[in-house]
Amino acid sequence: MKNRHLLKESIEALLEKYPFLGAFFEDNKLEVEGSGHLTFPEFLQGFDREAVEENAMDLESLEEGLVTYVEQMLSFLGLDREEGVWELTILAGRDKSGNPEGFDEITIRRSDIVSIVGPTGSGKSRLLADIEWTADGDTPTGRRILINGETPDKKWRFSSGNRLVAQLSQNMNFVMDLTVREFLELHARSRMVEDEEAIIGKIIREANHLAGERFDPDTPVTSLSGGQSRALMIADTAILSTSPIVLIDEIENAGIDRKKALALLVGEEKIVLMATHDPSLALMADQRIVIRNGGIHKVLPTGDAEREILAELAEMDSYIADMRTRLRQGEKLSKA
Ligand SMILES: Nc1ncnc2c1ncn2[C@@H]1O[C@H](COP(=O)(O)OP(=O)(O)OP(=O)(O)O)[C@@H](O)[C@H]1O
Repeated sequence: MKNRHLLKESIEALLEKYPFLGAFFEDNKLEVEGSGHLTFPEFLQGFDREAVEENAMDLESLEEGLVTYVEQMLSFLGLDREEGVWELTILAGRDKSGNPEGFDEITIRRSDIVSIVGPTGSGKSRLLADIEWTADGDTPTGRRILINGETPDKKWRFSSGNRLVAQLSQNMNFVMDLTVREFLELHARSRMVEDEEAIIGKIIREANHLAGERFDPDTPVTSLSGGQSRALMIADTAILSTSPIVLIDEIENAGIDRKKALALLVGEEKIVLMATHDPSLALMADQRIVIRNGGIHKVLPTGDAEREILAELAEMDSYIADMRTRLRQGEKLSKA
């Protein structure tokens, strides 16, 4: 199922994009009203076992059914032309000592989040660079990158407008003397989007949703705080960039809600890879690539036990964030 990513989107978002899904829910007697915020699998999990048995529901085939339904409808409506990039594959190369890497191939699909962990200097950024360059055995690691299962066209390496990869780096320094609105207008125009106003409004709304302190469209970009400019770049990349792959070299914790940032990118169906030293961020991914001595040592899925730890880490993070705010406001700290 190439459009498996549909199962990670909220029902609300699906209905907005594919209004014809209303008929699918009706035909299957699924009352989705009031459950728009859930993904389809989450919605199905809400049924108790009795109801499932009574109505002879096959939950797994319903999930597949939804994906197939969307695919067939899009094809029927002639809307399935170029779906672009739906998966990225990494083929093994060698580590710094020349030994083969500990895997054969890794495939990452749209709306998947993969984190990259490993000691300093182990080769995390090198892996991101291999992907950006669509390595073809021609980088120090000897890795190869496939797009949709094939060796990609070299045009991706040099095209400036329609890039395969968007990079989000730690330092977003704006040098232009523009307001947020003017900056986004420039970008929207270069992309020739149809409803510029609506898109710009959406980006600012989403960015404010991610940033701790709000800013408005008339704020000069040069006076945005670090957190605000990161939030703006993430929202801009998610909503306006056509790049299907987003590479992140660590999202700093200060001033931005990283969980929401990842949810925004995933909701826009990006393939997200991020190198990180932060345990919370590493565990927010669906799977993580462990790098050792320049090679991919193993690939681990984030299991249920780890998700429980993630919840604990989130509590600790919010404790730290709270202390940070209070320190910033000049308070003297005391234990609760
Ligand atoms: N498989 C490899 N073969 C040869 N050289 C490699 C390999 N992997 C990484 N390197 C080189 O090792 C150096 C360190 O790698 P890199 O900068 O990617 O580390 P990092 O994990 O991102 O470090 P940090 O956590 O400090 O950001 C780079 O010069 C990189 O090109």
